[in-house]
Amino acid sequence: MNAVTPDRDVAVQLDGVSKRFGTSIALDSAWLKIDRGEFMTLLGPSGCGKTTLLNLVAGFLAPDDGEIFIDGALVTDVPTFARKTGIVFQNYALFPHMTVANNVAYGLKARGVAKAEINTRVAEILAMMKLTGFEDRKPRQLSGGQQQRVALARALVIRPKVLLLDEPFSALDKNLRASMQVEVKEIQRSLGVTTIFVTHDQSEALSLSDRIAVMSGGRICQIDKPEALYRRPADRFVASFIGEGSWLRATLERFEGSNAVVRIGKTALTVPAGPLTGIARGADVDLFIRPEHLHVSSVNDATLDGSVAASIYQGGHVDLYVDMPQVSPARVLMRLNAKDANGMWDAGARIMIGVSGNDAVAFPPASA
Ligand SMILES: Nc1ncnc2c1ncn2[C@@H]1O[C@H](COP(=O)(O)OP(=O)(O)OP(=O)(O)O)[C@@H](O)[C@H]1O
Repeated sequence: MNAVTPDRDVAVQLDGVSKRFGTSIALDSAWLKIDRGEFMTLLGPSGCGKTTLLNLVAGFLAPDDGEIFIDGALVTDVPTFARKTGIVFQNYALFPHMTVANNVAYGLKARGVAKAEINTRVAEILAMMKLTGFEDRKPRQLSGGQQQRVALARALVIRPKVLLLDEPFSALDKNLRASMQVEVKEIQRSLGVTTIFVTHDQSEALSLSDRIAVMSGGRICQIDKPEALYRRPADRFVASFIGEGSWLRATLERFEGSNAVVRIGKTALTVPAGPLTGIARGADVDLFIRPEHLHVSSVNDATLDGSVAASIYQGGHVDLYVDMPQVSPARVLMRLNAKDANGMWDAGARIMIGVSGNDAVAFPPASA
């Protein structure tokens, strides 16, 4: 479907964009709008189509269907260099024979910018990236983090309308990765540059993004703010892919406006009705509960009881895997503050569990 309806208020717009390789569909009718200055992450498992979507925005690939707009202008047939996108690849892709300064200046030279202006802009961006003094080095004379900064400087120096980041932290060790994440986020915010970030790492996505598009099998499953994705996943895939949780069988009691009331043991919970559309009252549903929404309860108000299968100390918290013979599937994960757990819940201990508030979500059973 080709809908030529640019929204002039958004930085990037995909209208029904699809991409096939032979008979396999890498991207299946993607609809996406990214606001100016927004940090949008494409998150999903390997092969779900993240890089394909990024390459379509960059112009490295042409869509089979649909249209792409940048800043309200149709760019579907515009070549890469004229789209004003800056891209940072997983392996940085720096020119090995060029100095840092020449790597960064490359995009400006290619666009015919005057020499004096090139010098000023390169110096400015290198200062921002804390690379002043490294101008004459070659990439091989830099650490991984410094190479990463050069790649970012090269992408930003052209003042792109959209910054495209394809797993830019994956080659860095854990500590450097964390500090680069903070730096990139700060720079992105201070420049206000619209950013599309590709990752399969959900914690990276949750911590950096304004919004996240979760992808699976070439489809965008849900686009939302990190907290909304975590609290209100729209389908079973998003629920399982983001964070952790347990699936428990419950019963649908009734609908109340946009909510549904479901019962598990003695506890009635109000959950979003959306995923349960078409399910009959009294039917089984699958309840998805985050580990922190289960708590130790007393016999009187317990929803579930079980025995601790494993207790795993994690520093600030303790993860308890609890077996429950009366529900199916029979094992849940609960997370207790380490000082609350206080060594009380060794394997084999009997434990009564309550479900907190209305933080669960319910879906039709997997077989429905
Ligand atoms: N040039 C190509 N030719 C044929 N198939 C391709 C090509 N590029 C991608 N694909 C296929 O399209 C699908 C989506 O690939 P894509 O690289 O977009 O996934 P991804 O989510 O970025 O994965 P990863 O996280 O592993 O990079 C995959 O099944 C992949 O094998």
